[in-house]
Amino acid sequence: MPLSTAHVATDRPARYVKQLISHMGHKATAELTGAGRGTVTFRQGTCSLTSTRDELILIAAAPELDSLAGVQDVVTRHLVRFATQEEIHVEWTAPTAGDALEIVTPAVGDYLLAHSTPADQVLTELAVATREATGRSAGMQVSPDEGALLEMLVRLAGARRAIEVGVFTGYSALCIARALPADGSLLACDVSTEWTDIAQPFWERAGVRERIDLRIGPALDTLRALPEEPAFDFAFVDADKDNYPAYCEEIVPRLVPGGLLVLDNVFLGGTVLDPAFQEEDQRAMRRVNDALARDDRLDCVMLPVRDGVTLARKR
Ligand SMILES: C[S@@+](CC[C@H](N)C(=O)[O-])C[C@H]1O[C@@H](n2cnc3c(N)ncnc32)[C@H](O)[C@@H]1O
Repeated sequence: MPLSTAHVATDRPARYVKQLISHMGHKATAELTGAGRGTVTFRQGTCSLTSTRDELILIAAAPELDSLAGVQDVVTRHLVRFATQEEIHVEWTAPTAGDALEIVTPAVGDYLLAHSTPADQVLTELAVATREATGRSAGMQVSPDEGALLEMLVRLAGARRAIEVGVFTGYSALCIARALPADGSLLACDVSTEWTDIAQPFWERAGVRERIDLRIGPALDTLRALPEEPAFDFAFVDADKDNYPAYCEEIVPRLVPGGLLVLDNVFLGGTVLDPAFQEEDQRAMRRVNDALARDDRLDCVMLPVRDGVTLARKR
């Protein structure tokens, strides 16, 4: 489904969101989805509206290029009409396919890999063993640059107790565990022994086996069985996407103030931006992305790293 965005510089972004939602509610389905955010669903497509400090961000989507142009036109005309006190310019990007979002071009991806600390021997061999043992599923593994980012975040946070939801063959767990102090611990949750068995010899070789407490079973059960008190400094969520909202609900109260929650795949290949995708995974990811951004227990930043990474720090 084609998508197009417009970043409109303005002093009144939140006010325009309210005006557009209230006015368009007469002819379309229009709702406020949070502070300074809303969505309008027309017959020919949708437009999501987000206000930042000095911008109104519009994302239009429609099944065809013609209908996309119709959505852009109606939103632009109304916005310009509401802007009686300032001159605003609405410039839409060329349409792109929402389900094939390429955030980083391959050349840039190669360049940034070449200029980040490379994966060491153990991680490299773990990646090879994962490809050999799991075939196409190996794509679930975090990339070397994301692994290096996790390791750096754990060190920067000075984390001692960490949780991981979604271990697979243990690459990200290894990155997290080795950034913990010698007496630190990583509670690692997964449902599969077939995949986590591959991890064990590599954790052993990296000298972090003792720090990792692997729990096999649905991660929600494992999390809910933990005392509901702030005890963890770091959490990484990279498992079944439909459970992301529930994972965050369980993890946030268990983070200490200053603790960091990291979520992987928050773009779901670009499909979260495209209202044509309405599977449970996409709906859950949109819910969690919206909820974290307006959760007043957290400071939140979404990064265009690989498939999208959100960092949420507990206040
Ligand atoms: C994307 S992979 C994790 C990749 C891993 N972080 C890495 O870097 O290699 C997702 C993992 O989540 C696990 N998983 C799926 N549903 C789960 C659930 N309900 N509870 C716990 N783990 C689950 C899968 O078995 C799989 O190993």
